[in-house]
Amino acid sequence: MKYDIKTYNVIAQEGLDIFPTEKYTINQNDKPQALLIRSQDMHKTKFGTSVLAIARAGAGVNNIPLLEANANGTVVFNTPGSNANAVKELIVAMLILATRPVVASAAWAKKIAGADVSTQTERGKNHFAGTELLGKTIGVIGLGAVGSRVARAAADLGMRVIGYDPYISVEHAWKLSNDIPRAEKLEDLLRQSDYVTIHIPYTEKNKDLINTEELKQMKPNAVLLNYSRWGIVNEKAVVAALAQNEIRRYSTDFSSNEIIDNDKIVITPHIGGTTLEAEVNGAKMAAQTLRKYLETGNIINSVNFPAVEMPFDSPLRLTLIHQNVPNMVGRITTILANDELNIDNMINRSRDKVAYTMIDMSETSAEQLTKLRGELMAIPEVIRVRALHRQ
Ligand SMILES: NC(=O)C1=CN([C@@H]2O[C@H](COP(=O)(O)OP(=O)(O)OC[C@H]3O[C@@H](n4cnc5c(N)ncnc54)[C@H](O)[C@@H]3O)[C@@H](O)[C@H]2O)C=CC1
Ligand SMILES: O=C(O)CCC(=O)C(=O)O
Repeated sequence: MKYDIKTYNVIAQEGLDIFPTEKYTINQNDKPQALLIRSQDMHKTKFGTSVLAIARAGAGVNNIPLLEANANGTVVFNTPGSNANAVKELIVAMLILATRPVVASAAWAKKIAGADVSTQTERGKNHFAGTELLGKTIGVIGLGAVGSRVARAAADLGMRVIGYDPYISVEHAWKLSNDIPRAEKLEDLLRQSDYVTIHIPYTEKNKDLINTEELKQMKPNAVLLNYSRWGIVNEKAVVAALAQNEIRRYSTDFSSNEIIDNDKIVITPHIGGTTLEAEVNGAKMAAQTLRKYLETGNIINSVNFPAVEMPFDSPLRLTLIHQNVPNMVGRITTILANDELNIDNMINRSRDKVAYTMIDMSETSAEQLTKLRGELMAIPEVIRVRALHRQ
């Protein structure tokens, strides 16, 4: 069987090249087995039951309805860290652009011409004095793949860094240098920072994280940067805070009609992860993750299913997606025992309301396999059963 991968958005060719043509087609079938996407809004783009997996080349997955994917037995992946360096470098640029009038002075310099161009530009430069980042305080909200890199880069620029991440993973906590102090409360970070940069996912809980009250806690000269997601900063509140000089500047990757005409707001068109390198990294990681899942059933970097890996040593592997309720393993193995099928190896893992079971066994006839799949699918809590043959 060939798998068809449907792509949305621009996916780097280096990623698509990971799919061998003898096993895969790309955009050839209206019932694809997997989707490879970037920012495509899957809340509005229906995906059918044929879709076993969705890989998001990138970090944020708020564009994918995860509960719907669970109910459909669709495993959703992202590519952690694949574009983190790209975002970090853009943040460094935006910090510098917030302190030095690079754009305005360069535009002015282009207008000065004539025999005394050098004298005139030298004379005018005093209108374009900036400040330095060295010694200033930056608050980094979210210390994951992006935030931890931003914190390190800011420290390297000589800034005093304060981090805030009550949910930090053990992996990121280990990687974070000890000389980056962490605030217990968001308010502590906001009150002390000259620059505040946000690197967290958009979730119901994080919606409007920065609102009127938080903006009032910031310094009047502070710069707020949002390269995470639209909706984490309340736009009405930020426009009001800028008008009342409660903060100095807002720099964001997410445009909207609320903010477009505001001179104190700098908008980029969601380009944080848009570098050649990041696009290749993300597409390759996403393609490798999809191949692993489609061909072996193993799950890594999923955002709605548990991580599950087991060496594929037997000829046949059954994978079952089911609800996370008691005695599922008992009911599944009883069916196999009744069919006189011997299990070589098995694994079961759960995450919230879903669970995943893989069973390795000897090859069996096509008829017996069809019968077995029917029996397993007849368990009401079973959502999807796949049979994979070792290659
Ligand atoms: N502008 C762009 O093109 C890009 C935007 N992003 C956005 O940045 C977000 C972060 O990306 P990564 O660092 O790669 O993700 P990540 O998952 O590695 O890190 C996110 C961190 O935020 C923390 N967090 C969650 N809620 C928090 C809260 N209320 N307060 C403080 N910390 C909180 C988590 O504990 C985690 O450590 C993504 O979810 C995405 O929305 C990511 C890449 C590119
Ligand atoms: O360029 C993209 O695909 C968006 C990157 C992004 O926002 C993310 O990775 O969360």
